[in-house]
Formats: sequence, C-alpha cells, structure tokens
Amino acid sequence: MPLLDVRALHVRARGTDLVDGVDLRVDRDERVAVLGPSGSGKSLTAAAVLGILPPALTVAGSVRLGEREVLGVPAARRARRDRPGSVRQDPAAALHPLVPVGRQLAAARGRTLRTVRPVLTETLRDLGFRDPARVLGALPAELSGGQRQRICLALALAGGSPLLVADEPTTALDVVTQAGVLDLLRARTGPGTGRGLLFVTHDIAVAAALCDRVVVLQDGRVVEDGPVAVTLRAPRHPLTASLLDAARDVETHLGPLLTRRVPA
Ligand SMILES: Nc1ncnc2c1ncn2[C@@H]1O[C@H](COP(=O)(O)OP(=O)(O)OP(=O)(O)O)[C@@H](O)[C@H]1O
Repeated sequence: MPLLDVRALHVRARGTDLVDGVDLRVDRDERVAVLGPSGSGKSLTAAAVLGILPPALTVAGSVRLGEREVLGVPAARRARRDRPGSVRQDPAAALHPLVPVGRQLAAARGRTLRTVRPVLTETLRDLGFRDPARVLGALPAELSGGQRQRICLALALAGGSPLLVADEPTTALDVVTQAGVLDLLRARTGPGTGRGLLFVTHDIAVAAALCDRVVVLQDGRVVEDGPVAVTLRAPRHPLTASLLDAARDVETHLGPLLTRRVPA
C-alpha cells in the first residue's frame, strides 16, 4: 500500500479548477518530485495533502495516507500520524518566533524538552549542528536561514509520519546551503529509510539529483509521470522537454565557468 495515494484531486476557487484531476502516489522508500512551472498547481496539491488549503477553496477526489482518507480534513483536526512532515520554502514562517527551538522540537514529539533532550541533541548532531546545546536554547531568529531549514527538517522528522512533503525547501537558500539540505533529505528519505518524500520544485536539476520519480504538472493536470532517469532522457510531453532545454541552457552557460581553474 502506498504511503500517499492521491486520486482525481480537484481544488477549486469560485468554480475554476486550479488543480484539475491530479493522480499521484508515493511509495515507502520512494522520493517523488512534483515539477512544473509557476502556477501549475504544485503547492495547492501539496497543501491538500498536508491539510493546509485556505478554507475558501473547495476540494474533491481522494487523498489517502496509508488506508486513511484525509481529503478536506485540516491539519489541526488530524491525528498526529496523519500529519505528514512538512518542510516549506520559508523556514522562519514555519517556526514560532518566540519559542526556543528545543521546546518546539520537543512539542513536535508530544513531549517536554527535559524528557527528550538527549534524543534531540543526537538528532541535531546528525543534522550537522556542531553545538546542539546552544541551538536547543536558541530562538529561530538567532539561527541562519540554512540552520532554520535544518531545524524544520528535524521538526518534520520528529512528527512520526513516514511521509515528508517538501515544498521548494531550498529555493531561498544559497547553493552551498541548498546542497547540504538536499544531502540531508537524501539521507533521511527514500531507499532503506522507510520514509517517502513528495518534493515540490520548479527546478528540474534538483528533481533529477534527489528523486526517483517525477510527476510533471501543467495547468493543474499531470502531463507526465515516470522514473526520473527515463523521463528526463526521453520526455514524452513538450513541457518536460522545454523544462529540460531550459536546464541545459543554464548548464551550457555555466559549464565553461565551472571547469575553469583559478590560476595558481
Ligand atoms: N487561495 C487561492 N485562491 C485563488 N487562487 C489561488 C489560490 N492559491 C493559488 N491560487 C492559484 O492557483 C494556481 C496554482 O497555484 P499554486 O500555488 O499551486 O502554483 P505553483 O505551481 O505552486 O506555483 P509556484 O511555483 O509559483 O509556487 C495559480 O494560478 C494560483 O494563482
């Protein structure tokens, strides 16, 4: 049984289908990229899975987490196991600004900081923090953007759901920090971890580097769905081909710069 099974998902605003019959699934140990241009319905699809759609939007279809139907159930009314871990583009917005990071991480586990301090210290060390004690006592504003995003990843992992939904989690980060967050996502989800990842991005290079399968959206509809290696080698839909061409253009321009050596 898939971790996530979305069938014929519709999200509507005032009679217009913004998401128009999306089917997608994420299996255990699988990383799936949802790729598409701006406005194609990626974030609304992710929001429907997470239960965070604005109330003015109406939904139809089915979103199953394991065997449980959750479509239309807001995150706040869901059982903990039905709240997928969530990593968003803006980590500052995902964290309470006035509560120390350690207390937020403990609360995500439904515990007090005192009882889970050793586990959290270990988790933060695993996520590359050299000074976990300071980080546990810090307010989000006292951390860098990349550190905050790693805390959001820790929060997402602490929730207990085997499914992670990441919506453009690296878009706001510099390339070095971006690579670090992608490495962590690669290590914590996918083959051998028992976890699945739904990864929303407009960046085909990031999708290719991280995910096993890619689902391409255009105007709220799935236009292509297949293994990353096959789909990107031989795209069947013109949109996928044009996204690939754009990525190749960047590579053509960057290639000479990347191989140029700094003179000694
Ligand atoms: N609350 C809302 N009310 C009405 N329309 C909305 C609402 N939220 C999003 N939309 C519209 O729905 C469409 C899909 O939006 P969505 O945010 O899912 O796109 P996206 O593919 O994630 O784009 P981006 O990459 O720019 O984030 C867009 O045309 C957007 O303007």
